[in-house]
Amino acid sequence: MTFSSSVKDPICVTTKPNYRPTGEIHVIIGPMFAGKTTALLRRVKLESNDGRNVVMIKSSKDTRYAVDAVVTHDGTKFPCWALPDLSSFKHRFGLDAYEKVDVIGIDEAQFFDDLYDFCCNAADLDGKTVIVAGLDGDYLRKSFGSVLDIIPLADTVTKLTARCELCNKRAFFTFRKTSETETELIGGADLYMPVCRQHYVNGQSVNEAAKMVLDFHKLPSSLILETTLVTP
Ligand SMILES: Nc1ncnc2c1ncn2[C@@H]1O[C@H](COP(=O)(O)OP(=O)(O)O)[C@@H](O)[C@H]1O
Ligand SMILES: Cc1cn([C@H]2C[C@H](O)[C@@H](COP(=O)(O)O)O2)c(=O)[nH]c1=O
Repeated sequence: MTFSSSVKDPICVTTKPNYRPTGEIHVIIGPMFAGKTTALLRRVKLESNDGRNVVMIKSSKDTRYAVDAVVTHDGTKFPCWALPDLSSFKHRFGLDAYEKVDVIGIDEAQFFDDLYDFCCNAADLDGKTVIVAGLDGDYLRKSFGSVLDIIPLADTVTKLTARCELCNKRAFFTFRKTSETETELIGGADLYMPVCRQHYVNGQSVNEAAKMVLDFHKLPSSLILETTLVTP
């Protein structure tokens, strides 16, 4: 069978390819306080310094430090769009403005349910470079939102680590210091701390034992104390 480029062939005429260059997807994951937002801002600023047109998006669920800026835990800021979802971005931003954008940064990616479709379309069809930062796991070390779903789409994946707040070893996990059990709970060092594997396991088992005792005595689980974690 031969493939002909003859103009008589209606398929060849109607499916003339669009040669817009495809984009890229880079994913930055890790526990809280690992420097994900810092790394995202660094990469977006480098792109901007190279003359590329950049825009930053974060979830409107997390407005801890600012409504209209991505802010790291140590105070570095970058203006952004705070949105409830990604699918509304093109229209809110404006189609003409979107056309001119080269690089899209996304922070707090775990809160966007439509992350996969947005990244796929932006990179594959619209030729954008998408740089995504988010938590791969929640406080129970379960996959958080759609962050892990976009790994097969990614050009690069960077997993960062923090420092364990209890022993200063490398921290891979985020420990929730309170007894709330909902997956999404906005907060910073008031509610969470980065921990190594040993202190994560110690903390979870101390929490579970404390909960059983409190349940037995019909006391509120808010009495579980963070200090129990210090047990070696
Ligand atoms: N336990 C902590 N509490 C507050 N700030 C911290 C803590 N551990 C690290 N930091 C600071 O946070 C910075 C990383 O912030 P950020 O980039 O916002 O992290 P991430 O986005 O991964 O949560 C670190 O460079 C450090 O200065
Ligand atoms: C572990 C965990 C975190 N969250 C929230 C807490 C913060 O608002 C963000 C993470 O912010 P960071 O930039 O990575 O520091 O997510 C949550 O809702 N549920 C969790 O289990």
